[in-house]
Parts: sequence; structure tokens; C-alpha cells
Amino acid sequence: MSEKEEMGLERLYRLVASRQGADPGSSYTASLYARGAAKIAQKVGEEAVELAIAAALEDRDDIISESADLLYHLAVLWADAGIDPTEIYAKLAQREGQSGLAEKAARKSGEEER
Ligand SMILES: N=c1c2ncn([C@@H]3O[C@H](COP(=O)(O)OP(=O)(O)OP(=O)(O)O)[C@@H](O)[C@H]3O)c2ncn1[C@@H]1O[C@H](COP(=O)(O)O)[C@@H](O)[C@H]1O
Repeated sequence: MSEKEEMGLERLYRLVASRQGADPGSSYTASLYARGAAKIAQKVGEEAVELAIAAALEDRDDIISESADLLYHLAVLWADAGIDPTEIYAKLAQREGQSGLAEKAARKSGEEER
């Protein structure tokens, strides 16, 4: 891939999904699938915490690096769970136009009614 080409989330997802069934000895991604859903979930949690620490420390380079790690492991988690990114995009599109504050207020009033 040339430096000018983009490595977007969609492309990353296709790449990691293509590693399903690959040899765990020759692909780190395949080794994650082989270790199972709980291990993949653990990695996502670890990377999220590392990103949160980088953000709290306001370390710009680390924020970028940890974000890349998190997106990679998130893409692996989606592929392992049989979820296509278009399903996430559909969820985001569904939420488009609704303010987060309005959604929170609707959720809270629903909780109070229960
Ligand atoms: N984007 C990534 C990517 N980001 C991070 N990593 C790996 O994720 C691992 C995370 O680091 P850690 O220190 O947490 O890993 P670790 O110490 O080995 O810990 P454990 O896995 O044992 O828990 C490192 O080994 C990184 O190399 C990635 N591995 C692969 N990719 C992409 O996936 C593609 C396919 O990779 P392979 O499956 O290895 O061919 C690559 O070409 C990349 O585009």
C-alpha cells in the first residue's frame, strides 16, 4: 500500500476478516481468532484503557498509536462476532439527527416509568 492510499476502517475490516481460517503461526490476527472471543474482548478492553490513559496524559502521538491499536482490535472483534461494519454504520445513521442529550432524556424517562 502506498503512503497516499488510505487505510480506512472498512479496508482494515476486510483485511482482518480475510485472516479468518489463516495459519495462527503466520498471522497475529489469525492467532487472536484461535485464542477465542474472550481473548479478543480482553484485547479490546486493554487497548481502550491504553487509549484513555494516553488521552488523559494529553500525549498526542500515543493517542494516535493507541487509537490505531483499538480500531484494529475492534475490527477483529466485529469479524469474530460475524458483524459487518455496515451494521455499525446503519446504527450510527439511525441515530443521526437525534441529539445525544435528547436520547439520554428519553432513556431516563423510560427508566423512571419502569
Ligand atoms: N493493524 C494491525 C495491528 N495493530 C496492532 N497489531 C498487533 O497487535 C499486537 C498488540 O500488541 P500487544 O503488545 O498488546 O500484544 P502482545 O504483547 O503480543 O499480547 P497478546 O496478543 O499476547 O495479548 C501487536 O503484536 C501488534 O503487532 C496489529 N496487527 C495487525 N494489524 C493489521 O492486520 C494486518 C494483518 O496482520 P497479520 O494477521 O499479522 O498478518 C496487518 O497487515 C495490519 O494491517
